[in-house]
Amino acid sequence: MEKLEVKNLNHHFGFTEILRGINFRLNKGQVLSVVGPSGGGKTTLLHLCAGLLDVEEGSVTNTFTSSSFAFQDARLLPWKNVIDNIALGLLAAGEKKSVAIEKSKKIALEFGLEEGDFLKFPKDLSGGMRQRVSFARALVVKPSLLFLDEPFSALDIGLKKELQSILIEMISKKEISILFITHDLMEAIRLSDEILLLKADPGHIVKKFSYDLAQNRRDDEYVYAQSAKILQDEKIIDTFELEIK
Ligand SMILES: Nc1ncnc2c1ncn2[C@@H]1O[C@H](COP(=O)(O)OP(=O)(O)OP(=O)(O)O)[C@@H](O)[C@H]1O
Repeated sequence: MEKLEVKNLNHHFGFTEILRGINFRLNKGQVLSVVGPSGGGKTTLLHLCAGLLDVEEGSVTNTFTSSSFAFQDARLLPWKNVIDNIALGLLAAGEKKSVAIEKSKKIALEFGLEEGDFLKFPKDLSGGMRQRVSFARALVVKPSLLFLDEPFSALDIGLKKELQSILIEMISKKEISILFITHDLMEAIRLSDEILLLKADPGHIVKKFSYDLAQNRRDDEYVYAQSAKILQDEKIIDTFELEIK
């Protein structure tokens, strides 16, 4: 069975301890999010899991057959147009150019881009359009594991909902597993099977929250109710320093 398993993971930058004793497992078809305050080490953890940083102590075992990323800042290649940006991963995986272009056009339309946008360069796109391209590029390769770093934080409410709905459909069909980090508890509750709460100095997991209801059955009422509940949790109050002083 495909899995991502993190065991006794520690990380330092220079003499500063960033992460201590991180343990968790993400199984195929699961969505796991890491929430916590700024500077707590979420991005570092995601980068270690994704192989973008070298693991120094402990282990990260990733047996998923394929993975891809979408970041908060879309990170498109400025010298490539929309379709060429989306096609990058497919070409890197050895797909024929004509097939890669066809698949990229198809997914671009699914993600709400229009034919008139296909030849545009990133500098001529709005932030929201760049984010659509970034998502399309991450998903066109049909990854079995998707890493997301605050992917919705720069988006307006409508676009956020639209992209989340696309993900929820994929999650419900068990087409994808996701590890993502966010500041946004409501977003985490809407999408996750499990939320890991990461407290800072050094980053360590203080609590896990599980959500059993299928993602495509979580309406706004469910998300608001669960958010209200989690905001009463002592560990959440302490970790996010929510106490009114
Ligand atoms: N390459 C690096 N070299 C040195 N220190 C780093 C490096 N990357 C991150 N840090 C430090 O590690 C700590 C954790 O950063 P990280 O970006 O992982 O936190 P985060 O929880 O993702 O924060 P945010 O939510 O603000 O993005 C911070 O104090 C940061 O300054």
